[in-house]
Amino acid sequence: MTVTTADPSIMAPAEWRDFLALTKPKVMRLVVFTALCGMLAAPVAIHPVLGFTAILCTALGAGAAGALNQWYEADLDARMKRTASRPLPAGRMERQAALHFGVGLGVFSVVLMELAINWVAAAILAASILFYVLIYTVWLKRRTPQNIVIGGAAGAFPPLIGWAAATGGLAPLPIILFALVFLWTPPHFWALALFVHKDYANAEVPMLPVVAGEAATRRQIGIYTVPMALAAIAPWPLGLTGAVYGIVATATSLIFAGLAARVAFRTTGADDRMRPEKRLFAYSILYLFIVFGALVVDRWVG
Ligand code: HEM
Ligand SMILES: CC(C)=CCC/C(C)=C/CC/C(C)=C/COP(=O)(O)OP(=O)(O)O
Repeated sequence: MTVTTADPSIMAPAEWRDFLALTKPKVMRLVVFTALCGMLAAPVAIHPVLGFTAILCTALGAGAAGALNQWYEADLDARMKRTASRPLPAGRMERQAALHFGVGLGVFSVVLMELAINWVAAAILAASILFYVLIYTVWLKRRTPQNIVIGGAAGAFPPLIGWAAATGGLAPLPIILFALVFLWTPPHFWALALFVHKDYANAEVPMLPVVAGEAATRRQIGIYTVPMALAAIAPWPLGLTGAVYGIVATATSLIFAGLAARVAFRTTGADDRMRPEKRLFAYSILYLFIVFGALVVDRWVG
């Protein structure tokens, strides 16, 4: 792997901001939120101090995964406009520092989860870190356009982590939440990939729009949205949640389906500003916040 960063011998020490950037804090907010909601939706109330510790471990583990991802793909990040100013490609940090930070944080988060919470939550946390780093980043990302479909499972584990932290086990509801995030990831990512595909093409990453083209990507967004919406709504008819969740999940999923249909059934010209794609991407994030938030509200009012 060729990495273009500044000469480490003339590099100023990385600041805390650079270490924070390694953890991908913006993306990880939603990851941590889904873990928190998985925990609060569980039928067993966890002691607040333990609950806080479990969420902290999840955040640290997710941050570690982000750092190891950036350690491994510094060369790729250097070739994309969106990622070129990250600490490693911009030459503000030595690669070894990122590796030590990522491994240290990852081990610490899993060990603390095992000691303070339980082994089930610790094992799922370890699996999500390893899945994101080894299966997605190292193995699949540069090899197949199905990278995010399979690799996306890593981001679907956090609701299971939250639930397992509270209960010590798993149940049908967190497994449906896993399916929801798993099926949500392709429309979330491919909406963005449609309007940044040049970046991925330049970096030679085989994302779907680069390999299969725009039309196929639009079709796949439409296809994944249907089971995603069904997974979001399913807990209500299955009697796993109440009507508050059911109504919110149905309404927000219908909006998602409407925005996805607009993207799926559209063709674009060279000077297209990709507004529907940008709208779907932005809404995908809001959607998951609302659906998971509704789960907790439903539990409280129910
Ligand atoms: C393999 C799966 C995924 C891929 C490839 C992916 C990719 C991306 C990319 C490229 C961005 C653009 C923002 C950036 O510059 O970092 C982004 C944004 C975002 N993603 Fe994902 N994502 C995935 C899964 C997830 C998951 C599972 C979650 C949370 C449950 C998530 C939450 C977010 C959020 C909250 C943002 C907006 C960040 C901001 O405010 O700038 N993503 N995603
Ligand atoms: C608890 C735990 C370990 C959670 C992990 C959560 C997880 C896997 C989130 C995936 C979200 C993410 C940062 C995708 C970016 O893909 P990318 O790396 O291809 O994006 P980039 O081009 O911005 O680097």
